[in-house]
Amino acid sequence: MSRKHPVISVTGSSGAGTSTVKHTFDQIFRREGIKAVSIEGDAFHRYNRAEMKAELERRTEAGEHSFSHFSFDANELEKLQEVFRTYGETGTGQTRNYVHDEAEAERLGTPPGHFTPWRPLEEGSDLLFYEGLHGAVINGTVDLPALSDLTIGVVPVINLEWIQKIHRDRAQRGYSTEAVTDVILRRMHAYVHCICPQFTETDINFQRVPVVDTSDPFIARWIPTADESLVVIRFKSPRGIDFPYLTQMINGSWMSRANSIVIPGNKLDLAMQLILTPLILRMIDTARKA
Ligand SMILES: Nc1ncnc2c1ncn2[C@@H]1O[C@H](COP(=O)(O)OP(=O)(O)OP(=O)(O)O)[C@@H](O)[C@H]1O
Ligand SMILES: O=C(CO)[C@H](O)[C@H](O)COP(=O)(O)O
Repeated sequence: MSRKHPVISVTGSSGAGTSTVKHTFDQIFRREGIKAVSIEGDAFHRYNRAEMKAELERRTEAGEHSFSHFSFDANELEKLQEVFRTYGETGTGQTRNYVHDEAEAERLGTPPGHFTPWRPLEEGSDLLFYEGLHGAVINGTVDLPALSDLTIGVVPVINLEWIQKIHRDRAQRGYSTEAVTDVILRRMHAYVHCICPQFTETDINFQRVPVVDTSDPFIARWIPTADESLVVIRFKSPRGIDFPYLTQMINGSWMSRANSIVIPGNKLDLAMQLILTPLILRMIDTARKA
C-alpha cells in the first residue's frame, strides 16, 4: 500500500481475461488524464520457453509432475514484490516482456519464447498497473496485496476460463486444442494451490458466468458472448460501496448477497467504469496530496 505512488494489481488465471480488463482500465486512465505505467505478470516468469521445457523435463524425470507456469517457483515473485515496493516508495522500477508469438516478436524486436531486456519504467507516472497470474499472492515469501492499493480478481467460472484459454491460444498463439488441454491438466495442481487462494485476498472479484451450456469446454465452437453471460461482482469489504446507486444505474442488475451484485454480461464495461473510476480518482487525489 502506497499513498504517494499507488499500485493496482489485476490477477487471474491464463485466459481469464486480465488483458481484456486492462483495456477497460486504459480507457478510464485516458478519460481521467491519469498516466499509468504497466507491467505484465509473464515478464516475471523465471525461465524462457526453452529453459522452461528443460526444467519441466528435469523435474518430471525426478518424479515431480506438478510444476508449471502457475507454480510459485516458476516465477520471480520476489522480484515482482521488489518492483511493487520500489514503485510504491519512489515511483520508479523496471520491467520487461515475455514474447508469446510472432506478432509480439515483431512489435518487441525479440523472438517468441524469449524475454526482452529489462528496461526502466517511464518516469513521472501517477500509478503502476500490474496484470497477470500472481498479483495477489501471499505465500510466506511474498505478500503482494500488502503492497497494492487496489487488487482485482478476474475469474470466469472454470469451464468458461478453459474455453477462453483454448480459443485464445489456438487463434493467437498457434497451439492445438490437445496441446492447450495438456497445459491445463499439467497446471491443475498449481491452479488449486497457487492461483485460487488469491481470490480471497482481492478487493473486488469479477466472475463471468455463462448462461449457455458449456458442459464440454473442449468442443465449444465459440466463446459465450457478453449477451450469453452474467457477471458476479463481489466486494471483499462492502462498506462504502453504494449498492443502490449501482443497481439503479446498471439495468438488469441485482444484489445476490450483502457483498455481491450480479449484472448482465453486456454491462461489464459500464459496471467497471462506475465501480472503479471513483476508487481510482480517490487514490490519485490522495497520492497528489501526499
Ligand atoms: N468479457 C469477455 N467476453 C468475451 N470474451 C472474453 C472476455 N474476457 C476475455 N475474453 C476472451 O478470452 C480470451 C482470453 O482473454 P485474455 O487474453 O484477456 O486473457 P488473459 O487473462 O490476459 O490471459 P494470459 O494471462 O494467458 O495472457 C480472449 O480471446 C478474450 O477475447
Ligand atoms: O499465458 C501464459 C501464462 O499467463 C503462458 O502460458 C506463459 O506465458 C508461457 O507461454 P508459452 O508456454 O506459450 O511459452
